[in-house]
Amino acid sequence: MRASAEDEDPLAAALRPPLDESPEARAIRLAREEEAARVSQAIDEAIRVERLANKKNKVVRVLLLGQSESGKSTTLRQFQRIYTPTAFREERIHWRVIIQLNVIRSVHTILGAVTAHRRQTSRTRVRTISGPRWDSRSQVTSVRTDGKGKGKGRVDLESDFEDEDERPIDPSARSFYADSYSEDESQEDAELDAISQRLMPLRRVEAMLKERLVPPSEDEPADLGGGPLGLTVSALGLAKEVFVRPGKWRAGGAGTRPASAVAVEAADESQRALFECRFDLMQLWSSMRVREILALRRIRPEEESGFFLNDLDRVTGYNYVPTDDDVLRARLKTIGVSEYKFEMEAGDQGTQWRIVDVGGSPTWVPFFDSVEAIIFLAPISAFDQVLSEDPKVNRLEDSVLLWKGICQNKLLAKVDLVLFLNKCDILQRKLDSGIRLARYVKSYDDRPNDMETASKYFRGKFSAIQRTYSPVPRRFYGYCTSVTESTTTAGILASVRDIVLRQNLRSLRLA
Ligand SMILES: Nc1nc2c(ncn2[C@@H]2O[C@H](COP(=O)(O)OP(=O)(O)OP(=O)(O)O)[C@@H](O)[C@H]2O)c(=O)[nH]1
Ligand SMILES: [Mg+2]
Repeated sequence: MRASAEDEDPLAAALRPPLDESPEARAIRLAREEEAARVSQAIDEAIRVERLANKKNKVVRVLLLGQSESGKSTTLRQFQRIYTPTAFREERIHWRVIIQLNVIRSVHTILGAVTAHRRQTSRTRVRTISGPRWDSRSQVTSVRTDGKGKGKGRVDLESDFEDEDERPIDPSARSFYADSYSEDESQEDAELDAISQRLMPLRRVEAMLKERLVPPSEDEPADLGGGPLGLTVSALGLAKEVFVRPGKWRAGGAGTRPASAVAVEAADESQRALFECRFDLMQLWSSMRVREILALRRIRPEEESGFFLNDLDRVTGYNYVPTDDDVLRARLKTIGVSEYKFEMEAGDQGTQWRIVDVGGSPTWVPFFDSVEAIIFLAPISAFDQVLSEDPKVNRLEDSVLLWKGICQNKLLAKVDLVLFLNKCDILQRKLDSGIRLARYVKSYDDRPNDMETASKYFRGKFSAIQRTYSPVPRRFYGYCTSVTESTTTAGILASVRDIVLRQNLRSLRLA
């Protein structure tokens, strides 16, 4: 049946061969049609290849999880150092202000301990201490970078110190700290008073940095309600406050952006103040009296995050520019969600990587359905420490519980788990210094108190939890890491990259 004129496809009508077609004309037409079919096939193939490439262009998302201070942001910085080295290097200067605050924080720890110690001993000695007092309650540098308000990030400073007065004195340290107050000690105390007095300008520097880094109107909590993933990541809004969070410094694809002029100015002013105080800072940290008091009170500033007192000569230098290592060692608490996007330069071209650092935030649930892998960081060196947010909870215990929760989460059942047993360098130092693991981890029993046995033990424990609690068997990879160390971490991150790419490929095949 013939279609009516209205129904007929005008193109079909135009393409229909003429009724009086000659054999030559027919041959030419067929040759043309053959060529057209060949071209069409080639186009189809090109589209297929492009589609595949687009699939390959898929975003690969890796989630960093772990308790506060486990090393998530440091791992993120390592990714940046490796995959966007030029930007990382250019941004180092912006870390100076954070390192300055880290130094001042260590000074707080020390002078706070000295003050508290005197207060405690003076109760029995009835002796008045003159000189300025540094409050033992200081603040940890933490930066809010959720980009709320007028598009600015913000610094959130919170108390992070326990009351030094409440610290029990270590009886074993008494042997080298005389019970009676000697002439020498009185002289040393007078010197400490003088140093403390001369360091008072740092208080002003600290106040100034805080004032300039935390606009008064921007201290409300992050709004985690909006955004395509249900989160306000606000990369663009954060770009103005680039000095506080590296992941956002290149936000908006504009490459490296300078820190806000105010922050740079503040950093310069505080660097001058640190430079002027450098001699006193060095004296404070090298004072035997200070070391004795710290030992007596079981305070080890060198094991705290963001410790730079062994590098005072360098970091208080007038023209100090942080090194890669300094940036990795600096402590900057994360609040809110930070996402670092990059494309790998070599090997896997085209894949968009997103490393998501969720800080202490429990808002990572929206990432569940689109995560290729989770890197979980458990700082195993923290076996003898408690959480700063809850001093009743042992840090290691907290990590184990968090790990168990991740393993048994049904939404995460198919996600590959990569475990970083982190801060192995600190664990090594602790074990070498004679701290016995079995004293804190009863099940460790009488195993040798060495690194090899300890790391094997922890690996076994975490691996067993994974096997027991995972809803379905899954791939699990465990590494002993010290993410502040660049060389070893580069190798480990290369392995993680391969794991993630393999997983990505598998999911593409299944798609
Ligand atoms: N020595 C040593 N220090 C580490 C290691 N990993 C991290 N750190 C330091 O520990 C501190 C805390 O690390 P972050 O990366 O800020 O921890 P986080 O998990 O991001 O913490 P939040 O932002 O509070 O969630 C930083 O000063 C790091 O330099 C490690 O393996 N060894
Ligand atoms: Mg962090």
